[in-house]
Formats: sequence, structure tokens, C-alpha cells
Amino acid sequence: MNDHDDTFAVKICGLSTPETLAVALDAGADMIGLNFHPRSPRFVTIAQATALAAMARGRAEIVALIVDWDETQAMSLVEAVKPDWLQLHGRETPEQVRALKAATGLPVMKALGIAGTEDLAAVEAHRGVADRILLDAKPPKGAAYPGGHGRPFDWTLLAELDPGLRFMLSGGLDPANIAEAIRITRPAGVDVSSGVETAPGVKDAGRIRDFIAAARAGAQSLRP
Ligand SMILES: O=C(O)c1ccccc1N[C@@H]1O[C@H](COP(=O)(O)O)[C@@H](O)[C@H]1O
Repeated sequence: MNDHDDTFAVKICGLSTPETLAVALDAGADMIGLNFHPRSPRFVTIAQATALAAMARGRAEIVALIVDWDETQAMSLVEAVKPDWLQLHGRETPEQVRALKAATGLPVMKALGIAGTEDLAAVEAHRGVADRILLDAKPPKGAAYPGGHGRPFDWTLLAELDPGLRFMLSGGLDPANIAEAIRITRPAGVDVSSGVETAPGVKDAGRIRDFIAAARAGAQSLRP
């Protein structure tokens, strides 16, 4: 998916075992996320990620999720794991996004937390800088990590966005609500972590399959 095509992307994030990665790949995930945030229950080491990436390469795009990393940290990850994308899920500014893109040569998906219309200004600031915008819920106050809490935000806030903006949606998505989320927000792709788990960090094969099938059906219903 990019600004010039109409492909709908389904991303399953926080995969940390070969078994659940295989389920996501077999079910047709377009993107798989490997989480390098040390406080996340979905954290993977470079060694684990390198093995998972080798399984996924050529079958789905490999996304490395990092939070407020500098270029040196990012380069060591990129050299070992060779992801297709960086997902920046911290407080990275447009300048930091540019610097990470320049250093790594990779496209960047920038996550932005949405809780009110005032948060939409950040979307404009990153537009044309990040290769993709991921609109997510904000974490609960005092949370140990900035995403992956299974909380949706008010999707109707996105009615204020430029209808021409292509973005991905995340935050509290699951097999039961994904069709409605797609109908309301009309995203160019969706991303899920907790909603396909039975406990934080424990992915569930049935929920992964159900999510991907429901997201595909929801995307299909957007077609004219
Ligand atoms: O999943 C995590 O542990 C995580 C940690 C730090 C930053 C982002 C994280 N996850 C991302 O958050 C969104 C929403 O997740 P959820 O579906 O609500 O659980 C998603 O993009 C994950 O990639």
C-alpha cells in the first residue's frame, strides 16, 4: 500500500513465536510486526527477530516497531534483522522521522495517538514526511509502554481528516469490531496486537485467522 494504490493492508503486530507467525502468514497477513520495545510483553530480541524475519521474508512485509530510538540504535537493528519498514511508536518528531529514514534507507510508518480533534494537527505535521501514518489510541495514563493496550479511540474523530489522506488504523481492534471500524473510518489498512491475543503477548491462532478474514470482508465492502 502506498499513496498511489488502493491495496488494503492487514498487519498483525507483536508476533514473537514461529507458530503464531506461521498462522499469520498462512492466513494472508500483508505485514507482520516485530516489537523491539523492551517493556512490551511482545518484545523480541534481535536473535529471535532475525529468525522470525527469515520465515516471513517474501511472504509479508516485515515491520520493526521501535520507540524513540536514535539512528545508531536503528542501524544495528536494521543490519541484523533487515526489516522492510520501521514503525515509530514514540514521540518522534517529523525531523527525527526524516533522520531515521535517511540513516536506514527504510520507509517509515509513524504512529500517532488520537484522543481528540487537537491531535489531528500532528497528522498534518507528519504527512509527506512519514511514508505511512498509523492512527492509534493513546495509552492509559502511567502505562509502561505506549501502545498495544487494546483500547479503541473515538473513530468518528477521523471525520475531520482530509478524505484524501491514506492512513492505517489501530487501537483496540479485534475480530468483532473490525468491520465497523473499517466502515466508519475507511482506512487504507489496519493493525492489531491485543485483539488477537488471549493475554498480553500470547497470540491466538483462531483470533488471528478471524481478524484477517473479517478485515478483508470489511475492506471489500468499501469497494464501489
Ligand atoms: O504492542 C505493544 O506492546 C506495543 C508497545 C509499544 C508500542 C506499540 C505497541 N503496539 C502497537 O500499538 C497498536 C495498538 O495495539 P492494540 O491492537 O490496541 O493492542 C498497534 O499498532 C501495535 O503495533
